[in-house]
This record gives sequence, C-alpha cells and structure tokens, in this order.
Amino acid sequence: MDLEQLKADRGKKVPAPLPIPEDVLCERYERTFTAAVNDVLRERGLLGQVLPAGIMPLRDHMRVCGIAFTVKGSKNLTLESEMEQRARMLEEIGTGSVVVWDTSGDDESAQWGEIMTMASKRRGCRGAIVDGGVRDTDKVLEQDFPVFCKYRTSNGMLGRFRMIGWQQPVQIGGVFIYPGDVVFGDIDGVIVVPRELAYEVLLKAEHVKENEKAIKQMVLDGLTPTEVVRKGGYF
Ligand SMILES: O=C([O-])CC(=O)C(=O)O
Ligand SMILES: [Mg+2]
Repeated sequence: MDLEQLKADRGKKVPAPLPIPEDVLCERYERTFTAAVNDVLRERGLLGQVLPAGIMPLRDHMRVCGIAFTVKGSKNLTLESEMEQRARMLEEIGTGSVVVWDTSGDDESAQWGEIMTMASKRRGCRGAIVDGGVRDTDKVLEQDFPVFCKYRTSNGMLGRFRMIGWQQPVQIGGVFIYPGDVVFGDIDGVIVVPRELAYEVLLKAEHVKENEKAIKQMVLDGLTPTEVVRKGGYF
C-alpha cells in the first residue's frame, strides 16, 4: 500500500483551474437543468453523482450552482468552543460558494438556520445543501437564499451535533465531494460535478438543452414517439 499516495489523493486538492471565471460557469449551469448535467455525466460513465433523493429544495423554484464549501459533522453532545468553531467556519466561506453539509446521516438537528443564512450571504455564499435539517425556515425563505435539505426541525445543533471539520473531502450517500467541486441543485435534487470536468460538462449540458428544444418541437409538430426516435430524438 502506498500510504503517501493515498494521503495525497484524499487530502486537500489544489482546485483545478477553470477556463472561465467561476461565477460565469455557475450562472451558465443555473441556466441548464440537473437532468441535462446528469445525462452528460452518464455518458462519461459517472452514474453516481446525485445526492440522496431526500435532499430537496425548500421551494420548488429554488436552483443554485456554486463551488462546494464542504463541512463535515456528526452527533455530539459536547459544547466546548462550539460557537467559536462555527464562527470560524462561517468566516472562511468564500464568494460563489455553496455550503455542503455531510452530517454523517444526522436525522435530528438543524445544521442551518436564519442567522447562518444572513452571515453566509454577506460573504457571497450562493446557497446551502444539507444532508440534514434546517430551522427558522420562514426566515430563511424571506432571504431568498436557496437551501436544499432532508428535513425541517426546531432542534438547533448546539449540544446535539457539531462540526468535525470543513473544507475537507466529504461523502453524502455514495457521492464524494471535494472542496472546489461544482454543485448544482434544482427541483430534481442535487448533482455534483467533479471540478476537473466542470467546464466540459457545462458545454455538453448546454448542448443537451438546445437539442431537447428540437426534440420538443418534433413532439409539438405531431410526430409519433417512434418517428421522433427515428429522427435521432429521445425522451
Ligand atoms: O444553530 C442553529 O441551528 C442555526 C440557527 O438557528 C441560525 O442560524 O439562526
Ligand atoms: Mg436561529
């Protein structure tokens, strides 16, 4: 076993360069849809890039693409320095990021709420994706900030759950997420695009979107499904 190689692979990756600015990339992703991105990843043999189906937007219209700022935590009853630690994490969130919470499968606490939304928005955060819970939901919704989560609860995480670290590789369901990866959520859930593929996948997803316009036109024109398929269309 090559432990050094394993440590290097698992450690903090230097984010791969992108040929276009991150904000432009993310805005272009948001104009596509997750199913198109999913189909592109499927063509590359990447069948498992979708977060568990229970992680859905608080509101159907919410969509967000951003650069993953990962947070890892688990159930934990200790309180020592928890708030200071949380403050440090919030102060490291960068512009254009989406906070991604790996909660080790928590089913009890809220890892996100009103004031964390306010604080992260001020740092240019684009949204939060939580494999756990959200509270103060009405106040989060008033802030027009996209949040994807498994459940809502009034349980604050303080004294129930705490962070282990942030900006480290995380795993939600079967999906590995590295800081810097591109995460994209819409009404169909959340998909993770490895950073090194992000631009290539975007171009192909934009192509899928255009192509589907032509397919939809065939259906509108009255072609039968068989005729649509014969002309190279799909469903
Ligand atoms: O501690 C929490 O659960 C988060 C919270 O209420 C907030 O951000 O307003
Ligand atoms: Mg609160």
